[in-house]
Amino acid sequence: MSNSIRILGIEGTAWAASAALFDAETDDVVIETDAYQPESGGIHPREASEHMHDAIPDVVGRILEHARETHDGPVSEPPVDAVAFSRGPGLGPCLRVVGTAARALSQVLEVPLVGVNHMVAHLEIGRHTSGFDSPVCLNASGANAHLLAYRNGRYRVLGETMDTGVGNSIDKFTRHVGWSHPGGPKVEQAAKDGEYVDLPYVVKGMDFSFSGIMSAAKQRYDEGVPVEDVCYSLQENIFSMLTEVSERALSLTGSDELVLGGGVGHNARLREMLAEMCAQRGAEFHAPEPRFLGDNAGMIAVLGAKMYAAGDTLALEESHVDPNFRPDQVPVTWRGRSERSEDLDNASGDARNRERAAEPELAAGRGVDAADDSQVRGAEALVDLEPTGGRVTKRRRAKTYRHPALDERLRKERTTLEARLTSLARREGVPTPVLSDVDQTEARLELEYVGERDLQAALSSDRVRDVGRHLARLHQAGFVHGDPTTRNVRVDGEKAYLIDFGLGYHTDHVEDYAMDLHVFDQSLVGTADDPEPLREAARDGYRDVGDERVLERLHDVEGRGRYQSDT
Ligand SMILES: C[C@@H](O)[C@H](NC(=O)OP(=O)(O)OC[C@H]1O[C@@H](n2cnc3c(N)ncnc32)[C@H](O)[C@@H]1O)C(=O)O
Ligand SMILES: Nc1ncnc2c1ncn2[C@@H]1O[C@H](COP(=O)(O)OP(=O)(O)OP(=O)(O)O)[C@@H](O)[C@H]1O
Ligand SMILES: [Fe+2]
Repeated sequence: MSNSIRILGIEGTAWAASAALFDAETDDVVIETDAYQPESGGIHPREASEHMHDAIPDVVGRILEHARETHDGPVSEPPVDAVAFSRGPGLGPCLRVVGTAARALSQVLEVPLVGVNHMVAHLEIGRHTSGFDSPVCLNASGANAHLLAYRNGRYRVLGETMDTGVGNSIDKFTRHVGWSHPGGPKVEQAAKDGEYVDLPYVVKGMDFSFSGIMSAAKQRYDEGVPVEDVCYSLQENIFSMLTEVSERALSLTGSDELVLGGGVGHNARLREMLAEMCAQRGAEFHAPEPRFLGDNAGMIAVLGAKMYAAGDTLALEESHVDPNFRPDQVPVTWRGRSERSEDLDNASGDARNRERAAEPELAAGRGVDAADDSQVRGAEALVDLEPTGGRVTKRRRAKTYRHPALDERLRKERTTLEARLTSLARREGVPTPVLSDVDQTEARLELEYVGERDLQAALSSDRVRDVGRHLARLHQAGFVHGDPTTRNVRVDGEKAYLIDFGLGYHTDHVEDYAMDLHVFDQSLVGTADDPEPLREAARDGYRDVGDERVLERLHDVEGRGRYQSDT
């Protein structure tokens, strides 16, 4: 990026009417923000857009004045090189105000317009301030919650909320108890005096859901459980869920860098958990300084500068806003060739997670060699492999980032479920390892060693089709695998074994079956260079055995823009 670039950024997707100047030469970011504060309840889209209408001209005016004062060139030249604005996702009425302001300004100044995806900006600001090359990003914001990682020219959504965003979920709880918006900081404060009470915990592969835990939290409060205990436990469970899926994403992609973005990133407990998880697996963690976490125009200006330098500007007639703009829709034009060649690589990731990672054949992605004894660290467990003895010992070790009571509950539950569902699946004709021992209190399983390598290191349409059939068989028998990724399938010639049933459960809901298939689909997208034929093969396999309605629902799940307004 040329060092002399100066960009004026505008943000206004929901509550923050914000403008910023980014100067690439000095790396200075100056931000002016005027926050919308609802008088009661949550964010009202109409009120919020009225706020944008009133406040955007002011904040932009102040930044423009600052840009003029600090401009070196002749007065006849524009004081910035381009105007960048948030195109979405966000509330339609707010986005339209911002879009109109940005277009007008670019015309008056006679500089190009840059259209920024707000979620990608939450990620890129962390990459910018950390200097990390290819991190996994956890976006923990109000209206969203998802995990992103770069692969082949796009930010892929590895996992996301299946219902509301994380901040909005917390804000709904605080509305229920009568606290003013935004609720997140108040929950953090109250949690300091709380004790742990049991609440639901829902992760599905790298996806997660907040609706169950939120209704349970409201119910506990209504039953008279002290509000500080509910707040404390809400934080413990929700943030453990986010930390767990982040660890799974690091494990799956092989990345050893994690960045945090979004307003909930202000929360010290969330940051503490993520830092501890990363430290334990030898990964680096970065949270940008507070002013870059919640919505702000600084992140829009910084990404705007990268896009501008790459020639990624917008013609006026193409500059419409998009309330459902997903991060994976954005062609990533600003990451140079050298960065692209260091794409997240499934093979090297696999290798990094193995404690004998120095061996060159692993770096080449051969997976676990049948002739070798070794230890593998998955996202959850430590697995001792004895291929010669035909045996595997899997231990779910304590995760110190989560509350001991929750940790013990999850490890026990998952060990029991893994034992039960592994056997049930085999009875349904799905190849799985034979179980030889279970120790619930130690959270330890002894299983048969199966396959020659992970599917991730040996992707083929035939094998993936087989996995599609296997999943359909489980669903027909009334349960889901829960985490069917390319690393939880072992292959041997053309035979595919399913392993790691710890996140499985019994269910007769089409939605759950579709989600199971969706998790597999996402892992294909996240790990294969050319995922399309494989995705097709998975569906074909499922169709051979399973219920067409599940595939129809999968289509809905995929098409669902998960941005939900707060009203
Ligand atoms: C699309 C865009 O408009 C949206 N923006 C957004 O949601 O604002 P953001 O600034 O990223 O996050 C606000 C949320 O962040 C929560 N929050 C702020 N401080 C918090 C804290 N200390 N602990 C927990 N939550 C906190 C608030 O309660 C609120 O729900 C988004 O990025 O999803
Ligand atoms: N029965 C088995 N036979 C052969 N290899 C196995 C077996 N069980 C596990 N492995 C190997 O160990 C790795 C980790 O195992 P597993 O997925 O059960 O652990 P985990 O911690 O739950 O992992 P994650 O949550 O990352 O999927 C697998 O990807 C596979 O390579
Ligand atoms: Fe945001």
